[in-house]
Amino acid sequence: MVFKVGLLGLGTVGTGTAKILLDAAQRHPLLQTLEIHKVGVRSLDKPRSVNLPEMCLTTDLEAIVTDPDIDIVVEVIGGLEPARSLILEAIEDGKHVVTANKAIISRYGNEIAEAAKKAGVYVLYEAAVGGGIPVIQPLQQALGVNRIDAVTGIINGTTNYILTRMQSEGGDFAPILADAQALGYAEADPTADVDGLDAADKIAILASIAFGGKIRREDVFTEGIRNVSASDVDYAKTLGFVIKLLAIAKQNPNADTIQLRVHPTLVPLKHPLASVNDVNNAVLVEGDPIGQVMLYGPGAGEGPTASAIVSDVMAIAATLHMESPAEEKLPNPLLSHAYSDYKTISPMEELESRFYLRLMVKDRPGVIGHLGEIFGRHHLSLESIVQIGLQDSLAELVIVTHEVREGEFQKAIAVLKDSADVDSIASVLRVLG
Ligand SMILES: NC(=O)C1=CN([C@@H]2O[C@H](COP(=O)(O)OP(=O)(O)OC[C@H]3O[C@@H](n4cnc5c(N)ncnc54)[C@H](OP(=O)(O)O)[C@@H]3O)[C@@H](O)[C@H]2O)C=CC1
Ligand SMILES: N[C@@H](CC=O)C(=O)O
Ligand code: NA
Repeated sequence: MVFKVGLLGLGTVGTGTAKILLDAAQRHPLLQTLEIHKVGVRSLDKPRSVNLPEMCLTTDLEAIVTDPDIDIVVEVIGGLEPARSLILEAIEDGKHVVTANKAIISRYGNEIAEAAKKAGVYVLYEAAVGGGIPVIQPLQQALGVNRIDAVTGIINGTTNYILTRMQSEGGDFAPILADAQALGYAEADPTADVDGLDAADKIAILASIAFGGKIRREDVFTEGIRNVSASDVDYAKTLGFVIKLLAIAKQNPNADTIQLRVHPTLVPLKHPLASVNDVNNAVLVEGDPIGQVMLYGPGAGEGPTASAIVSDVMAIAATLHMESPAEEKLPNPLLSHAYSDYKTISPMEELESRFYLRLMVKDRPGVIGHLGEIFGRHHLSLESIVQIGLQDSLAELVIVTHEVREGEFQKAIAVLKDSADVDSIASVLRVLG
């Protein structure tokens, strides 16, 4: 069974989406059931970094959303029109839709949901919030059993990238914004990022799911980062804070109202959101009974956003797969799995890692030299060696090695244990990285 995808847009996100769909090997088997049928663009002459059959490309987007061969339409052209009309036409034509368009979902999400319900199709938008981080689906499903108290997020990659670089380099935001645009993070009009409008779109979407009600987009209090200067970043640092553009949706205690706001905020350095840097996003969900859960990862860019798009396409393919005519009722392929082959696991002794080693050695001349010889014989080079203290007639040594094969390291340890210079090996731990 093959399900056909009509892709509207082949910019940053569209290109990433096409790359995944054209290279299905070693991904979820459902991806092998998906085929790009048509791709809609504005210009046929633009050089593209993905190889598509020439016949695929068209400037006639209407023809894609009404093409009877297409099962799923992916909208990644951005902006309000013609994107909204194309989505509604695709729905009316009985097609499932996947979109990354938070500007549309936050403003017209209810209209679109009603049309989708009427037509019996799905409209999914995981890529619209948090880029590649699964946020929408966890909030709707895995976290849906909780009563949500608050959703606090860093949900604009461009501004987080700008603020992080202002913090580390001490510069102003204009030239850094140009880099964010070149990296494909910013909106077509980056005002949406800098002035907090994009984050406001996203928190409106999250609040609607978390608190189970419609949100009027204009109700989100919105302040961007335009007035955050290099001095503010410096003073905040001196006071033990980092400045982040936070989007907050919060249940007011003992009231049937919520807070909904986006603004630059001084975040204490020890807060989990303080270490979310560069283009990364994070959404901290607080609920009952789960407590705090933080979803973290890349919030923008070609690959991450495409990952979210294709995950939605795959979820739709799973439902199409179950509906497809078959003698037996098919289980949902996303909820069931069975593998025929075992994976081969590398033997531990072949792995390479760094090691931390604490040992008690005799406090006498020449000991370090003897240990060095043993390490050298086993191709084990040391990153650091520190003598921590002296207990009775024993010296405590702490050693961190460079990368070494586990097998060689274990042989060196066996020799060390038998060495007359070594009293005991107090601990051996592996070092990450
Ligand atoms: N970039 C990112 O990291 C993220 C983006 N998003 C959202 O994804 C969407 C797409 O963003 P992005 O890929 O960055 O945008 P780009 O500007 O890179 O790409 C837009 C694509 O749509 C095509 N297009 C635009 N308008 C039309 C039109 N009227 N008719 C035909 N084709 C059109 C363009 O054609 P052509 O190539 O011929 O110019 C281009 O291929 C937006 O809604 C954005 O908010 C969401 C999460 C992250
Ligand atoms: N411009 C947006 C793109 C992803 O949603 C951002 O910077 O986060
Ligand atoms: Na996401």
